[in-house]
Amino acid sequence: MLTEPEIKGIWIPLITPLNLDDEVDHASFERFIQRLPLFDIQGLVLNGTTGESPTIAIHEIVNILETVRKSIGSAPLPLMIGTGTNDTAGTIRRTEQAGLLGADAALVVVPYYSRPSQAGIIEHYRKVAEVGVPIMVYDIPGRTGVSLTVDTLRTLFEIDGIVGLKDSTGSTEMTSKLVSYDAKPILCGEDILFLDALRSGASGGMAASANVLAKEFAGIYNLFKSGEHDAAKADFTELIPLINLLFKESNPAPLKWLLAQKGWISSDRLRLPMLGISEQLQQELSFYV
Ligand SMILES: O=C(O)C1=N[C@H](C(=O)O)C[C@H](O)C1
Repeated sequence: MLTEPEIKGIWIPLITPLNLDDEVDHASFERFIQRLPLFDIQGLVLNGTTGESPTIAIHEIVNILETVRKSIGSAPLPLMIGTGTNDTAGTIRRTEQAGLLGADAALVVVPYYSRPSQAGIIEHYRKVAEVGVPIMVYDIPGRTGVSLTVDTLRTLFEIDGIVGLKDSTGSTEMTSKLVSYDAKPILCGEDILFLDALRSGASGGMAASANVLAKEFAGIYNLFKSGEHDAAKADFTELIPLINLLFKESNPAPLKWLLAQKGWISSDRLRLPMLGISEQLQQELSFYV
């Protein structure tokens, strides 16, 4: 079970490789994970946004977890599974299943689309936390359509079983405000803000770009932690053009295209309604293949 001190460093929200029949490509997945610098990172996330959680069925997660476990071998990596939906009962069921499968934590996105009140969101998390699996709150208003207030997050942090926050709010303002209180650990969930978030008090990052830049993100994190801030800035500045391209169209389409071109996965296939990237972006990204 994940503890708060483990919420730091670099967490990789894994892509889910698919084959041309739109099935999870376990062989490609295994090869991909084996090339990640597993000893430089802190943890892995399955079925996050980058793992295409909206189109991954609950029964597929069982096999995905098996593949990830097999691929990491003896690397001592905590595994977090995305279980959040916009339905409290459904989120509880998925979180229970993640717990039964032995997940160390669940990544639970703010309930999207129905635009619940702050009180409704708090009750949602209170019920999900009762399952007993450590819960990471995932706040990403650009995707969910609802913003959490500082007071809501402070209330959530008081709930037993809520262990931290993934801040994808699009600025470092929320992180800065929360760390001025007695906040739980916060991971930056907005890749381009990674270094600014560390400066604001985040304890690490959950970065889709780390699927292709794991060593670089881990290096920047280590430099920052050891006080070498200018070197961290210089290294991060070099990554900015690629990070911007990886988010120029909806994640994880650009990332999958790049990984497929590099030969790290067999195909850039995504499940509908997601489509592959435009020719224009392919041209821009081809520089990084
Ligand atoms: O899957 C994730 O976790 C992430 N998803 C965000 C998104 O796609 O909006 C980006 C972040 O890098 C991590």
